[in-house]
Amino acid sequence: MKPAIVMEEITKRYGKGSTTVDALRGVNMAVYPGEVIGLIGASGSGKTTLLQCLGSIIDPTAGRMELGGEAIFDNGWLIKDVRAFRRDKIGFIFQFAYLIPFLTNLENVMMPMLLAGQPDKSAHQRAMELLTVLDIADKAEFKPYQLSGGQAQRVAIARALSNNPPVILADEPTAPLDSQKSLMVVDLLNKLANQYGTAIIVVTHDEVIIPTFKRLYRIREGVVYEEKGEGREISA
Ligand SMILES: Nc1ncnc2c1ncn2[C@@H]1O[C@H](COP(=O)(O)OP(=O)(O)OP(=O)(O)O)[C@@H](O)[C@H]1O
Repeated sequence: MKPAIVMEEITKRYGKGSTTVDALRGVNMAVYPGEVIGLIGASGSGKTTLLQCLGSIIDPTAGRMELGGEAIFDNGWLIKDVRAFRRDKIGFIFQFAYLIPFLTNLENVMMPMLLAGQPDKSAHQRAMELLTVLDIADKAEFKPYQLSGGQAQRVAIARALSNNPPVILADEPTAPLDSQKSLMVVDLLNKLANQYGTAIIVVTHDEVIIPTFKRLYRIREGVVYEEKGEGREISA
């Protein structure tokens, strides 16, 4: 099976001269379809920079990346329309749900599909399917402010999955949730990765969920180490 995410010798340098920061120093990683991996690291170690490079939000300085089986970066972007690529191929989940307050939960989930040009009827059908899988379909016609934090995060997860992206990038998705809800969110991510073959990277500090990852990467001063792998422990 081909990996859904490949990073080869990715570097990111911010600034010039005396203010230069080498935030990523030759990152290598591979994540396969259906895998949910954890990415941990101290403050300032480069986690956000890594997610932003992978999410085509910022430009890596050098290296090579593949996403969904497609080479997207090789010392420069290979894709023409980075925004459309990001919208169609990558789902983002953040610490807070960031749902659009004046839309219903259903409309929030439909929005990325409508932006991608999907007809209203099929977008509606897919949104309801996802809300059902996430056990939140009964809140479809409610507005985001009528949800608890955990429920809002489930709607945000449905929205991230709406265009069936090969990759989901989650930045501290359980930070505001209690232990039980955090574990539920990770369970759901695993279930969805399995069901849809999505590759999911979860950046986290959450001690409750860290032991649940089968594979765990640690980033330290811009270098990524596999800390926990397929039945083997690799010390960083
Ligand atoms: N726009 C920027 N310009 C200059 N330096 C930056 C910029 N963004 C991040 N950095 C630097 O790059 C390094 C990595 O930052 P990054 O935000 O990726 O870390 P992080 O692991 O996400 O940290 P945290 O857990 O605190 O969010 C840090 O030294 C940071 O100061």
